[in-house]
Amino acid sequence: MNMHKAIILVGGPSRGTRFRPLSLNIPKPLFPVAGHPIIWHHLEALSKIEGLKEVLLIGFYEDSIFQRFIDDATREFPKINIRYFREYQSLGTAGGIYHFRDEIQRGDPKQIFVLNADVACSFPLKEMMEFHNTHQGLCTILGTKVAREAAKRYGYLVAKPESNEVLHYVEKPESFISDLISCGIYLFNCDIFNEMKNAMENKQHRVDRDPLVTTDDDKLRLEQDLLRSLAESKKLYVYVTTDFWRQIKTASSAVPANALYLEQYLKTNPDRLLKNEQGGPTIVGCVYKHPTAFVDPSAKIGPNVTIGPRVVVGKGVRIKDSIILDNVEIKANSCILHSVIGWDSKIGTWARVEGTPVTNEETVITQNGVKVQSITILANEVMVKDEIIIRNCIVLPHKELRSNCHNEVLM
Ligand SMILES: Nc1nc2c(ncn2[C@@H]2O[C@H](COP(=O)(O)OP(=O)(O)O[C@H]3O[C@H](CO)[C@@H](O)[C@H](O)[C@@H]3O)[C@@H](O)[C@H]2O)c(=O)[nH]1
Repeated sequence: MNMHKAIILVGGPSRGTRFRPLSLNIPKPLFPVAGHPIIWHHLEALSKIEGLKEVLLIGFYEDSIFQRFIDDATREFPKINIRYFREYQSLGTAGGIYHFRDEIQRGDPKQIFVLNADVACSFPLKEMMEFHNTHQGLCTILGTKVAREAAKRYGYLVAKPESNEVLHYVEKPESFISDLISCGIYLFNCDIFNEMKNAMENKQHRVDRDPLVTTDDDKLRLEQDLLRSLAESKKLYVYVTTDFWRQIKTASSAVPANALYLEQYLKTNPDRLLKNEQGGPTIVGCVYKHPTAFVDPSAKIGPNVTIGPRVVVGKGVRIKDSIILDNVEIKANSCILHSVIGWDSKIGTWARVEGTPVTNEETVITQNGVKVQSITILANEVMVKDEIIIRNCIVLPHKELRSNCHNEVLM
């Protein structure tokens, strides 16, 4: 049987800034969505690929950051060898892959999946593989269609309708090119390492020839330095998914990503979700609760709620479209909507913590001409006193909120 490997591009600390304040406590790839770290969902999908033996996390976080996750995931997915490889500095989306090429090619894998960490997706990896094996490409990208207004944020593809061969690839164009974008999920043949070598050499030649050319130092970018030329040489294909996909860039986008994975559980693993039971809380739609959490039977929860370990939800509490992280206590009759409640936070009685739902994470909500936060985010150890209303705010760690706040960043 052919052996496969996978790489998850986890990036590094400086790139997590848009994920603040949640990334102050945990690196973004490990932030829990639908009860599991973001990249656990990648691993779960990869574990279903027969012959997939190894997953390498490549990034520029400290070595120790992923150790516990790797230990836990290795127990859960025993057939996969999971390791972290650290770039000494950010080498770009292909730089780390090139740097660790010997390790990646060890054992002679037939093909290699490369997955961006910061996406939520149904990961149709088997379908991508079947598609890849029936085409002559060196790489298959997972593609999806997005709204026209989303131009500039993604890598865009123009493909031949009959064969799905990619004719053009443009990274974050200034103007509208196509509604088909790259999901940041790829399947490569190992020949990609020759292409990377050529791309590195071409870069070096450009610098040598013209001293005024400052290429982006030693970074090798999968998108600009490789995919574009793969398209030009007819070696790039796109497998288009109509299933769910979205980026997880900002802290706010964790809430819609959470909803997508919970809805997926409903289809694939409904036993992971809470059900309405006699004597239990009222459950609306998809709700995930960690077994160590307690929810009072008079509470009403859902849809799209994740309740983390050791959380205590009091009498008459209402929670909807939210992520409640470990050790949070929500006292009687409070209401949490469209929010993330950070680790060890405490919400008093009759309090209200509320955000505004967003359909598109980059949609800017303005009020009286001022940009406001959409999802409300409380970082760790925030205390909201009884009867206080917090609406559309970001609250940094260790704050005690004694008065109502709207549309603010509370430091
Ligand atoms: N190891 C490593 N990982 C990196 C580096 N730079 C970024 N990454 C990781 O690579 C992924 C892509 O990150 P960005 O470079 O921020 O690109 P983007 O704006 O997310 O756009 C990419 O993804 C889109 C889909 O989400 C694509 O549409 C787009 O074409 C591009 O591939 C993320 O998981 C990020 O953590 C690096 O130097 N080293």
